[in-house]
Amino acid sequence: MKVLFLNPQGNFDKNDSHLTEHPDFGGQLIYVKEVSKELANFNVSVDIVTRQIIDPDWPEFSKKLDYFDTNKNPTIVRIPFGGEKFLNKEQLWPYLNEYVDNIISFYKDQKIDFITTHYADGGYSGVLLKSKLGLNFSFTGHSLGAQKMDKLNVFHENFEDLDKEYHFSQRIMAERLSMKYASKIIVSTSMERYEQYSHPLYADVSEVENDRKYKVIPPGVNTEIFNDDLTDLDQETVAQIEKKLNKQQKPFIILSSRLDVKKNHLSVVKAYANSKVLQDTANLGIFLRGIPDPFTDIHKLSEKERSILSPILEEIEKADIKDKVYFFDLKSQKALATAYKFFSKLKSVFVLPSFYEPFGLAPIEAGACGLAIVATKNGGPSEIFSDGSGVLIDPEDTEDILDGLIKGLNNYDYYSKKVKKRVLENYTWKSTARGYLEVIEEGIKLPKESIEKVPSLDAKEIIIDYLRNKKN
Ligand SMILES: O=c1ccn([C@@H]2O[C@H](COP(=O)(O)OP(=O)(O)O[C@H]3O[C@H](CO)[C@@H](O)[C@H](O)[C@H]3O)[C@@H](O)[C@H]2O)c(=O)[nH]1
Ligand SMILES: O=P(O)(O)OC[C@H]1O[C@](O)(CO)[C@@H](O)[C@@H]1O
Repeated sequence: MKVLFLNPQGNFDKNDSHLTEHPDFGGQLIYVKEVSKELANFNVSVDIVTRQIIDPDWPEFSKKLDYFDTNKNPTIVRIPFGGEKFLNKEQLWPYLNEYVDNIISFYKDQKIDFITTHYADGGYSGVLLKSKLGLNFSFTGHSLGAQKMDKLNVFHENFEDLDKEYHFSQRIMAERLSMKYASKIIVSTSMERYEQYSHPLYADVSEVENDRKYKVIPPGVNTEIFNDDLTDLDQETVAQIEKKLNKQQKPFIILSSRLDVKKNHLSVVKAYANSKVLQDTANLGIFLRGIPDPFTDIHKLSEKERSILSPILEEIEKADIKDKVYFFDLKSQKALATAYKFFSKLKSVFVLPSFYEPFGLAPIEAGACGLAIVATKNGGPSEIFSDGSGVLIDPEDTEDILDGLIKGLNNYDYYSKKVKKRVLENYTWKSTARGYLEVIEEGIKLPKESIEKVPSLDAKEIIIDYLRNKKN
């Protein structure tokens, strides 16, 4: 059985190169890699179909065929489209027709049984393939544009400007078409289905009440990497941390996300900077892959990443807490897990203060390593920690963030034990792959259906109408 995973953005290689160093390299890539690898263990032939990049700044992604390991299944298939240079995900929209045409020619002599699609750009590519070949596909959103747009405070007055940067009109139309034409919509939690897909910008196409349309498949944690085995540590990382800490034994508050507005790092830095109690109780640890010393490296960053990092650095300098805030550059998930375990020995807390988090792989990974978890109540964490195994906070309320962090630190043993049990019982990539296998086996049996004409990628009218009503 041949199954394609369409993931035009970001890219894949055996070293997870650039992971979290760029906004397009995050949890979705881990998710697609781990599910594909587990599906391959069920003897499914999986191709992750992404983009060929021939660019000296991105040397890892030029080979047309690549692999994670010697099993050579999954195969990473890199299709040329949109020229050779690296492009941010927001710049890919005009080239997805070329992506799909080149997929069709690449697979002309191969039988494709089913297609899974990821994020709006993958979903739209699935719609185009269905219109040309009649193939059924599943859609996994990973993150939907409407929630991101709402949290960025987009109004109809500033929509045109923000649309130039975020391309919401193309992204939201792509999401709408993906929901309409997918044979299955895969969500990570049931709240994602009922809360995210029932958004006014999707409600007329997402059929939220149709049980046949949706399947809840929780993501997993790679427990070979993320576990509480304190003998399985990356020694280079331990040395890096010990050198910086210089025998410090205080607990830590850990922030580790991509530098993205929605991750809302600043809210925690502000809460910490304004609380003597927190500063006396714990240090603050910020993990920024590829940025060893932010105060000196900031000028090397993109304008968008600089705009996120500089207010954080200003807050630290203004509060004169440079001696309490530590930055770590962790080059792999193995190094990340070692850091989590090191700080769990100091009875530390992991915090995810996102304005909106569709699911959140980072908190369940950190929980598997024994950290107590404090996470946004907006999105997936509200379901993941609905059993009380983590502390849920309002990411826009500094007092609530402060109380949540104190609660996590003061009850470390209780939360650390409870979250490990919660994660290991509910979140494994093997069970995620089993869920995908059920979707694939059901999808293969469905009749082929063609789509007459795929509408153009433009939801501007619908969005401006929504924004006007939202304001009234
Ligand atoms: O220093 C770091 C920090 C993070 N990570 C990894 O980066 C990933 C982050 O994933 P996640 O916490 O899920 O956040 P996003 O990158 O924003 O992922 C998007 O896609 C995910 C998969 O669908 C969803 O869980 C998220 O909600 C969605 O925003 C994790 O696997 C981490 O292990 C690193 O490797 N190094
Ligand atoms: O922040 P956005 O634009 O909603 O997208 C989430 C991004 O995070 C990722 O995990 C990066 O891999 C992808 O889902 C996506 O590029």
